[in-house]
Amino acid sequence: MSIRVISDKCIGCGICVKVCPFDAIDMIDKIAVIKDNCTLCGACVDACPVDAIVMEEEEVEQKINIEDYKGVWVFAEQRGGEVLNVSIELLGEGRKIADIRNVELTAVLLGENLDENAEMLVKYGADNVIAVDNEKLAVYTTDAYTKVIADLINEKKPEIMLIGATTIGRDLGPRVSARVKTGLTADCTRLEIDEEDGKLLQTRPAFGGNLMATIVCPNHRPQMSTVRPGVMEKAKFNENNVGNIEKKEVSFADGELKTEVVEIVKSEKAAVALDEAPIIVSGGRGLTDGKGFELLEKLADKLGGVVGASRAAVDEGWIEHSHQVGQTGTTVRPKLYIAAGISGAIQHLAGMQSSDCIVAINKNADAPIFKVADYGIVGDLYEVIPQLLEALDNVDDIVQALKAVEA
Ligand SMILES: Cc1cc2nc3c(=O)[nH]c(=O)nc-3n(C[C@H](O)[C@H](O)[C@H](O)COP(=O)(O)OP(=O)(O)OC[C@H]3O[C@@H](n4cnc5c(N)ncnc54)[C@H](O)[C@@H]3O)c2cc1C
Repeated sequence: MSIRVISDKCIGCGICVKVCPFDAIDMIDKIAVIKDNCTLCGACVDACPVDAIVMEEEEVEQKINIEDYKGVWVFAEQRGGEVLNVSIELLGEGRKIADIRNVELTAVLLGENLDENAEMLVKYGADNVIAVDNEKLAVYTTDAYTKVIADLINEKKPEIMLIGATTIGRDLGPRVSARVKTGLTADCTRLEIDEEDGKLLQTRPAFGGNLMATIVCPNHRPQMSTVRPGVMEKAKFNENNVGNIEKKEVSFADGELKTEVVEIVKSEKAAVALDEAPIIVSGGRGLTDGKGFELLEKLADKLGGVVGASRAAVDEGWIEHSHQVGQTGTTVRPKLYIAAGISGAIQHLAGMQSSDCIVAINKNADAPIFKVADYGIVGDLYEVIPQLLEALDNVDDIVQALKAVEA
């Protein structure tokens, strides 16, 4: 980008003022001064008799030395004092990346009373934990968390920073990346290290999930990604792991934080924890109306699971969005995923195909869901599910009978 500069050669002759077609130069104390409406047309440069007006390339950004940036950082997100599963998943992925890069893995933990969770992050494989304990960080606010993490990045210069693509992570990640002038790949589902140049290859669905885009951040650091919950494997807990816990003090100037959490009001309806559930029974448009979810709830209750849904069912208004599985819903990997009346569109599969065992119930034998299913039942879900419930009741009866015999 170019800017116009008046050098100290200016003799105050005023020719530039006269030739400027946009009235963009003033004479102040016999020196030419360029105004904001300058269009960089060049008329003044050509007319100046003493070459006092020049075009210069603006130094838009400070060049960084990429070699100064080392280590993999994971933002350890907490809710109500509990570290989220996604942060443990990122520690698992971060460990792999740190080992390939031969660098340390650091968890960044912000909040209040952090000792227990800091210890736990070490047991989950963090070499270092940076624990920033401050009452103003007890509950997430965008401005406080952005400032603290951006300041830490500027001070310690990590090479890679991973954040869970949760509601908070999706708010925090872009702000931090803008503050530290780097890029961010949002909503990644795969991370790898380029064998040739060591860059982070950040892969995410693009164009409505129809292709996977792999994105790199070649000239800026850290390389930042938000990562979908449920897609990476959790780090293993090891009681014998040791690491360094650094307690960091921060303070905020009066008026520096523009938001304050006055009260937290919990939703009356318990939110469904899809990403934590071991068993999910999901329904789609094939239910034909919202009442069908009552049947799915019975099955989910019987199995000790929760109810999920396709986007079509959510769009129909049959169930809340918090139940949606898929690209624009939650990514899940339960032990058992039952898909009833769901066709298996790519955007739905993106959110559930890593489940340990998939059972599909669909009356169309050619439905794409059967391609990913471990067990497929071709039939009307309103006939199949009652039979399943009956069979499970029979199993219960048998278990009870066996217990009675044993007693
Ligand atoms: C950018 C983008 C993001 C998206 N994100 C998501 C997402 O996060 N999650 C998601 O799910 N979708 C998402 N979608 C929508 C997705 O493309 C599909 O439209 C949607 O998943 C279809 O839902 P469905 O399978 O319930 O409905 P349908 O595709 O209409 O399938 C209904 C199925 O039910 C079967 N059926 C009908 N009656 C019965 C019966 N009585 N018994 C048994 N089977 C029966 C039919 O054979 C059919 O296979 C997204 C789309 C876009 C473009």
